Amino acid sequence: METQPLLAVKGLKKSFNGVPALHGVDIDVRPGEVHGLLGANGSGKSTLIKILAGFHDGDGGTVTVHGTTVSSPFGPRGLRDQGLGFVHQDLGLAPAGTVLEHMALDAEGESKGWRRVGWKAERARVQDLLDRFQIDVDPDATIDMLTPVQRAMVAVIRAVGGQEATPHAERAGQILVLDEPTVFLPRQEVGLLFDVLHRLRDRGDAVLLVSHDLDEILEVTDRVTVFRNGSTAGTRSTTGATRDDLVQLILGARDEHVAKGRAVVRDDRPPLLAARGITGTRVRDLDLELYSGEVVGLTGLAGSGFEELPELLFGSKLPKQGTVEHGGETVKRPSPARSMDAGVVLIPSDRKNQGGAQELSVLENMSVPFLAKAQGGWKIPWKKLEHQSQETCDRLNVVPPNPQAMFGHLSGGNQQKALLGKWMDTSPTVMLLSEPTQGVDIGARREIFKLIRSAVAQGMAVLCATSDYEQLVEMADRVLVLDDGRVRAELLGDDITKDALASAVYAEEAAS
Ligand SMILES: Nc1ncnc2c1ncn2[C@@H]1O[C@H](COP(=O)(O)OP(=O)(O)OP(=O)(O)O)[C@@H](O)[C@H]1O
Repeated sequence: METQPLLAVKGLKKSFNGVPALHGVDIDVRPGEVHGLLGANGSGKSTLIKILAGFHDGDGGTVTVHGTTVSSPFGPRGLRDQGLGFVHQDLGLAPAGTVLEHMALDAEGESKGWRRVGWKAERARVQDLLDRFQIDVDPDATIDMLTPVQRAMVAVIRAVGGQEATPHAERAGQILVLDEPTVFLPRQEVGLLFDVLHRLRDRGDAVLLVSHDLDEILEVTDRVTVFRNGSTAGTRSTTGATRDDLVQLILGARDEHVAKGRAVVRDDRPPLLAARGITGTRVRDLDLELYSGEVVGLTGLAGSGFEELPELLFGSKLPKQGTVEHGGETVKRPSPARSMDAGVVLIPSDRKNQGGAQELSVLENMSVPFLAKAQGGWKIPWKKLEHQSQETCDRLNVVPPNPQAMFGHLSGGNQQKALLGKWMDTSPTVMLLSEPTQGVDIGARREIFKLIRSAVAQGMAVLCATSDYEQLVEMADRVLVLDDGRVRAELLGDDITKDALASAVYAEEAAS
């Protein structure tokens, strides 16, 4: 017998300024399942979630929770009072607040007028939640004291605590919606978060999980629904499914692996970028040489220093010791301006705060590196810049391919493609990348890898800091594994496999 879904969405539509984002999507989420939601960048996943959360109103279709159709618009609380809880990618936690304060705010926040928080009862409730989900976190710890995965777990039980305080709490089967919660988590710790999700599933709740990570979807979900261009491409069980099955559903085509090809490394010339004895907060006395024609990967456990090195090399973080060389010349005080003069660019992982200006147009964001050069007298040649930015959008398949669109309205993955395109257009000699494909869909990943490989074939050097082993296997000619701020292992060519990387990273942990 078919179980009644906890959540059933049918024919849901949404347009922005007349442009459809959802053409009428269907999805049903059953009790006792972790249900994945997949789709290329801009396929409409966040739009669906924002409608359920009350951030946008849908334009048509029906949404049924526990068999009852909820009339639209849902209002600012979305479907929270029907038993849905939400964890957004930024988690919505304030660094200085304690775990207890966050949870108390949620439970009391909706009451009208003044209310005294019953701290004793609140503390007992929070401790009970932490215990039930086996989360080892001190309720009095402030958010900034927690590890990234602890923060994610707190955001999850905060939403669960909120659900338990709704009018339908006694009814079995709540629905927790998570929008790409693992993007900023160290790979080796995501299992802890998944354990919490499985505990929810085991008590008969449902979890709707948005992710671009196919391995993660195969590992953690029971069924998956795939959106393609604002429509539902299909729903299937993940038992027995392969990556290729999912890729086929996402792209409507088989996956094409890009052959890496042999690197033609020009080590007969001085390295394009080198570090001598560089020391930062984590990185210690590290030497590195980056030659024309190679992609060098950088990985390690969280805190091993691999995340810090690109910023030290670029000069956005000042090294405590050591020197940086551009083409064999020592740079006295590395700074972003000096780096960019030498053709060294950095693409940070935090695209929201460091990468692009959300309130400006795609064109304005893409034009920043060219303004100084393009300016003829007092006039900015916007027509020329728009033409260039249109070409970049088309080449990288940025959706919508409209340079006038507001950057902040682009989906996360499309923002990342636009930023990469912008810096590639400056023809850099060295690109320092930090988690370059976070939140980027499988099709766009391929496009980005292809672009990077062709730029490297023409003489660029790339340093790619990531905890995504698969990306390193596909892209890197050599990989440095950092431990405690130093290079402890180097893998070359065909020796770069997922297993070899994992054992190099964990071997360091075991040895330390
Ligand atoms: N506030 C908005 N104004 C205009 N267009 C929007 C707005 N929000 C989303 N869109 C558009 O709707 C489409 C769907 O975007 P959405 O964010 O739902 O995609 P997504 O599947 O979540 O993508 P990603 O995987 O990159 O996060 C995109 O073309 C996006 O540009």
